Amino acid sequence: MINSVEKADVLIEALPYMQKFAGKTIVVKYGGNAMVSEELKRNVIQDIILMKYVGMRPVVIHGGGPEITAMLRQLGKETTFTGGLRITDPETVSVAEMVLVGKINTEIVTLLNQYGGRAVGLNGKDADLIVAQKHWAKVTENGKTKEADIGMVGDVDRINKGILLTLLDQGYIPVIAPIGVGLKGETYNINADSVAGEIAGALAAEKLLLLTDVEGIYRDYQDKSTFVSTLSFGEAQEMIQSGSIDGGMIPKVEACIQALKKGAAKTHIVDGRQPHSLLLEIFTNKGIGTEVVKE
Ligand SMILES: Nc1ncnc2c1ncn2[C@@H]1O[C@H](COP(=O)(O)OP(=O)(O)O)[C@@H](O)[C@H]1O
Ligand SMILES: CC(=O)N[C@@H](CCC(=O)OP(=O)(O)O)C(=O)O
Repeated sequence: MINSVEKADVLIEALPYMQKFAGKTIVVKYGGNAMVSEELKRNVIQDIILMKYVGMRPVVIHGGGPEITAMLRQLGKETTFTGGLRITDPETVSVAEMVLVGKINTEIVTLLNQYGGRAVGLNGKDADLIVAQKHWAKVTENGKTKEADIGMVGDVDRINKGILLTLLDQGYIPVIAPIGVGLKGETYNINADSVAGEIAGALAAEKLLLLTDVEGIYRDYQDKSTFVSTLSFGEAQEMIQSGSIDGGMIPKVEACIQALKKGAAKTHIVDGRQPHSLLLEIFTNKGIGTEVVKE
């Protein structure tokens, strides 16, 4: 048990970070496995509310890959990923929209509001927030790389940040589902990490925090002693090419790179299985997870 002096020390350790981040935009990507446990979900919600009450401007982007997969399975449909992205036929995009917008977004909004936030749910169609275009996947066969059609998967073309700034200025917490809209009104399924990266860049966020189900990045995913606390663009790109960063970690690292290129100040990949990992990253001297940096 920690005594009262130690408790006060913990608060005092947080003071410089509260001062540093007051008024700053913090983009949190919440998804995957940190979303599956009810207790972890409550922890994440409390952390976001605390950030808000000490004066930060949190923006939440959520995923929900495991829930989309579960719903597709209930409907008797198997699903496949390539390079961390779900191959998305027309039926899959409707299920993704239904689960992300209709279920997960409203759940997160309700929870945040129960804990005292003023959260507003959005998806890319609201005020044309996320304008998208078709994504062409790159696949390598026999040493040759070619483009592959993976259906209604989108790349972010443009973020119309006006609606976010309006909400943030009025004290609301925007909660965004990663569904994009095409120029002809078509629906795109976009990886939530990519959306978070683009939004963090567009808002010139102070931090992008991507929650995941590992401690951070490993040089060799099989060997936990190879944990990397800071990773540069160059190293990240090499590791993607060599295959040592693989699967769902690829869009996360690419999201960090994109956010930094477009104007975000700092990007971190953080373990969402650890209770209150968001607070530990923001408010303590040590920080946790892997930071992706330009140099
Ligand atoms: N070099 C690496 N370091 C850490 N994790 C990696 C690495 N390469 C691939 N991964 C995988 O990426 C996964 C995280 O991506 P994903 O499952 O999409 O996360 P989430 O569901 O939390 O959004 C990890 O569980 C791990 O299996
Ligand atoms: C194109 C693509 O892969 N879209 C994702 C969108 C949800 C997501 O990214 O959820 P997580 O963050 O929980 O993985 C999907 O269909 O699963």
